Amino acid sequence: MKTFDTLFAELSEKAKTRPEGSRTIAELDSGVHGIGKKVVEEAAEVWMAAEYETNEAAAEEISQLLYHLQVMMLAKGLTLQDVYKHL
Ligand SMILES: N=c1c2ncn([C@@H]3O[C@H](COP(=O)(O)OP(=O)(O)OP(=O)(O)O)[C@@H](O)[C@H]3O)c2ncn1[C@@H]1O[C@H](COP(=O)(O)O)[C@@H](O)[C@H]1O
Repeated sequence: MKTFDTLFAELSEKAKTRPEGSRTIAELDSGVHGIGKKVVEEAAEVWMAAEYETNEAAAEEISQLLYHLQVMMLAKGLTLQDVYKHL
């Protein structure tokens, strides 16, 4: 099963190799402004799913929020260690 760290490694590799058809590359190319909008949108979807939907739906939205946070990290050149040191 994929983890936060293995997904980050996968996305870091994509950012370097820029494969054709990657949604991650399209999102990275939208810049911090575009990625920020996705982060806020997914955060709202997490809230709504947690309030009104099943735990499974909430878990799926949470996974999408984590994904978009990782794309933001890549856009800013942040590493996992940069974030983990604040935990
Ligand atoms: N984990 C994810 C992931 N989570 C969320 N998303 C993106 O986030 C979007 C959010 O889903 P929504 O249901 O909110 O979709 P939406 O609002 O209709 O999205 P838009 O079409 O408007 O962007 C999805 O459409 C995906 O584009 C993800 N995109 C990719 N991954 C993983 O990232 C890796 C690299 O993916 P590629 O870059 O596409 O190769 C792979 O392992 C993927 O599984």
